[in-house]
Amino acid sequence: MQLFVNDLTVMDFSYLCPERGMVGESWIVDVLLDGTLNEESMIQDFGVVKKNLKRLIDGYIDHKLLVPAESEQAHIRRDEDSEQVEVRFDLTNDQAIQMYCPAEAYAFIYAPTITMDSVSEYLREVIATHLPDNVDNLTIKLRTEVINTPFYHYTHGLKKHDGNCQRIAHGHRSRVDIITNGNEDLESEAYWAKRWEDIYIASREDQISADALQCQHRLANYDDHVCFAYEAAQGYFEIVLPESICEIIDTDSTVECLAQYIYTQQKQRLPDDSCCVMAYEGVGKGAMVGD
Ligand SMILES: Nc1nc2c(c(=O)[nH]1)N=C([C@H](O)[C@H](O)COP(=O)(O)OP(=O)(O)OP(=O)(O)O)CN2
Repeated sequence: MQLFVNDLTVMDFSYLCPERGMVGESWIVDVLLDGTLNEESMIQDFGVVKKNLKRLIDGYIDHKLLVPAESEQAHIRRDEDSEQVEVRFDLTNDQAIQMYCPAEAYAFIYAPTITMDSVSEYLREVIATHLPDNVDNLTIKLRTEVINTPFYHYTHGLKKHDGNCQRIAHGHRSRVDIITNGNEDLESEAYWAKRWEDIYIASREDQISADALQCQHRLANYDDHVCFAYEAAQGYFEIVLPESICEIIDTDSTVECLAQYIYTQQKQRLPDDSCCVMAYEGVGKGAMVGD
């Protein structure tokens, strides 16, 4: 017999890809448990399934950077005297992404690439030991939200957040709704989807020079790269990326700030028109600003 729970949780994370760089994602999780009935005549109480599996899935993936640990592009070094981990990931265009962060900011997936298959297999393996004896098998199905309008993938970190959003590289796959003069503005939505296709959104106040980096191994050169760092409650976070995949803004990157940023830029693009922006942060939530 099988028990299913759809929409168990949404995993908001980013992953490293040789071609796309850093990709923000929001994957919806459905689960299927194979088992026999327990003394309550259940495979497992839905309340327990939802609470436990969501906690485990969130703990292993949510708000982390997923590194394909078997990729030739990934170079991983752990500090011997601290919990910091350094990751350099070589991109196909001879540029690189470099991070120096607390270990808990990463999930190392032992696969050559990050795909729904490699992530669901990873989750199945790590969660298997937490299942009750009457459950024989767990299937984790991952899917993206169906969005019929333009959307983007972004990565960011919220250093002031007291939860896991402080991690410098977690992300979202997000739709953006733009209403111009009372009508859906597909052209503007497509403009933002293109501009933020696979973007890292950084705050200007976090920018540092390459000389100030704390990671031990240096790139051959930092031309065309930008560096950001901050200290947050979970520790010290540092990231280096090609400038071409960054948008540097003057504020934090909460979804409220991003809605305001898009709105302000839209007023410059279309000064004579009324405008309303609904910026999403992953699935089903976001911020709205308009006139
Ligand atoms: N008002 C706001 N609240 C939060 C923002 C924000 O921009 N404005 N941002 C975040 C984080 O960036 C985070 O990535 C959001 O993740 P979310 O999945 O919603 O947070 P949780 O994991 O706590 O929620 P789940 O229901 O477990 O998915 C946080 N808040």
